[in-house]
Amino acid sequence: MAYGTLIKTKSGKVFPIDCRDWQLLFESIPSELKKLSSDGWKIVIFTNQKGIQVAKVDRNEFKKKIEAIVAKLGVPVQAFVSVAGGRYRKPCIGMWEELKLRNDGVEIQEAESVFVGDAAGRHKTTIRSKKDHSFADRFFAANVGVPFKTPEEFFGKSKSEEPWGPPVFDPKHLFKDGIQLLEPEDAPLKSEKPEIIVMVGFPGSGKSTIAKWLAEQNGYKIINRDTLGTWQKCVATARSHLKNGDSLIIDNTSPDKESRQRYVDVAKELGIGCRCFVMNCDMEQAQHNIRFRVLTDNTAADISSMVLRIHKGKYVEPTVEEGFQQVVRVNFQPKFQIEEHEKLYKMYLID
Ligand SMILES: Nc1ncnc2c1ncn2[C@@H]1O[C@H](COP(=O)(O)OP(=O)(O)OP(=O)(O)O)[C@@H](O)[C@H]1O
Repeated sequence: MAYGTLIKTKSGKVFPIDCRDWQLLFESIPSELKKLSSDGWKIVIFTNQKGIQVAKVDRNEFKKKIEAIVAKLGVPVQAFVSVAGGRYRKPCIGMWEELKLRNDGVEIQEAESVFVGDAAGRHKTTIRSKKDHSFADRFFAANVGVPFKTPEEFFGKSKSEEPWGPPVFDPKHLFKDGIQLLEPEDAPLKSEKPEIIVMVGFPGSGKSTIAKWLAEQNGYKIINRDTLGTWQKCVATARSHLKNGDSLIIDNTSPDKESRQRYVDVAKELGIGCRCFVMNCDMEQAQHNIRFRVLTDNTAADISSMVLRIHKGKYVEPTVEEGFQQVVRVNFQPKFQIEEHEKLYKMYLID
């Protein structure tokens, strides 16, 4: 059963069977909202409705549903409906930014406002038969900087704070002082002699970012399967760069020994060094990075969590026994050219 914020389904199903399948979550909600409204509060609904974009929910029927709910509440309400993914979908704050633009010039006092939502990451408890399906509402409020309450807390049905969390990934934890880029600390970023660096990490783990640093600062050539198409072309291009005396960075996910061995063998054959750089980035951080990339680069493709799970399933920890001179761990060292991007990266982007 979905718990809902203002309404719940009449059918008892998680998703409503049609746009008439709703009832108030609590009978007291209209009178409580009327009191707030007459005390000068503005009431705004923010709702994620991706079903509209994928045509599971009819846009006009949904509009009628919102109008019927607002009529039942009996107070003026402004509603924002996010119909797709991207920056308007909670926990991203696009809908809040729209509110600020459409608030008749009245400045919003975030800290004095309250955001009430049921996607709150709550635990399964004796009164709650299932845990919440997401944290989207709690994280939206945190991203905006508005205090948060669950409907049960706000409408007085729960006397104490409902247990929730912890978040699967909190980007703020990555922003600590004194984190070394490479482990061991004395591992050089650049080798004095020509070498191959084989990167290993989830899609979105930051491999291309490191590869770009090495290319720009130290002239390393980048080999990337997404650009070249096949591993055979990657190996052939690698050989031709090495013959010119260049160092290389292999910017592929390389989760298994087989994909790494090709480059270890080429290095051996040509008598040069080969190191492995493993991104210190778990699946949740990679998901966050992918969301960040999609939000900041409109040419970037979204990568599904299934692709990430496939990488995880194939992953074999690299070792020096595979033929590497050294296996180096690469830590996330945040670097942003644009202040807005740093602000966005610090927000909760996955729920
Ligand atoms: N050190 C960093 N500081 C700031 N942002 C970063 C950093 N590392 C990665 N990112 C951001 O995370 C996102 C993913 O990084 P990147 O594209 O480098 O990953 P990748 O491992 O090469 O992904 P893929 O395998 O899908 O190509 C990008 O938007 C990038 O800007």
